Amino acid sequence: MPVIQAKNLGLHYGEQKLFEHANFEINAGDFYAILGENGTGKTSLIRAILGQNHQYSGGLQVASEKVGYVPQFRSISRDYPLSVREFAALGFNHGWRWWLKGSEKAAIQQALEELDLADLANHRLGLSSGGQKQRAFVAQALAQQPDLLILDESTASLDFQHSDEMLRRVKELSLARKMTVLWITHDTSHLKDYANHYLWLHNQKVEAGLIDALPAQAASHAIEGEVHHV
Ligand SMILES: Nc1ncnc2c1ncn2[C@@H]1O[C@H](COP(=O)(O)OP(=O)(O)OP(=O)(O)O)[C@@H](O)[C@H]1O
Repeated sequence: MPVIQAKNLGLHYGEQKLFEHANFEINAGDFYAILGENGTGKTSLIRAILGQNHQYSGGLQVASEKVGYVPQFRSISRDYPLSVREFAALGFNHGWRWWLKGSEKAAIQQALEELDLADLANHRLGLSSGGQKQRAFVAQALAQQPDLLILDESTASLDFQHSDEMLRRVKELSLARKMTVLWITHDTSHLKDYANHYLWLHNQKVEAGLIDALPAQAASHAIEGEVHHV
């Protein structure tokens, strides 16, 4: 059974149609790059997959036990009081239990190490760099050991080395644990090193395919999108 299945999916806000007649199946362990110019509906599609956006038509089925979602970068002010480790632990919010189990502490430590944040674990997140903050968001999601990880432009402010390390680690986890990955990105320069499939939003359509068959136009569109972000 696919993790995500879209059948004749359409997304619209009132009169504004983002796309229609989208059909795709995403299977466990697939690593998808989600491409498209600004405003084509990538985040809106992700929000529909997360159950946060019901303004769609057609069928959308999601069979995931635990989703790790790293939203588009949100600012964290200098006076934000939590340490990097405390921030990475925020997903373990059980309401009635405020302490962490040994297995949860171990998962947090592992995620911090995977994102090269172990040395910064006790630093205040508010005083960390933009790239370190961004990696802390991914560590928080990975600490939950999700079966579906969604990265919304999570590599946008990282230097190549940290972006590459993060994506390679995510890919390893994807292969080892059959974790499915949806990675929204405008940087198409190294797509094939990580992703094996793509979804390309353009002309009010969603095109799906193998990354090796990515149309050149999809890569150039994505790069144009990046220009708007700078
Ligand atoms: N809740 C909403 N209500 C109405 N319109 C919305 C809503 N959310 C997004 N939109 C509009 O839908 C369009 C698609 O937005 P969305 O954020 O999904 O695009 P995107 O492909 O993720 O863009 P970007 O690459 O800039 O992040 C935009 O025109 C946006 O203004």
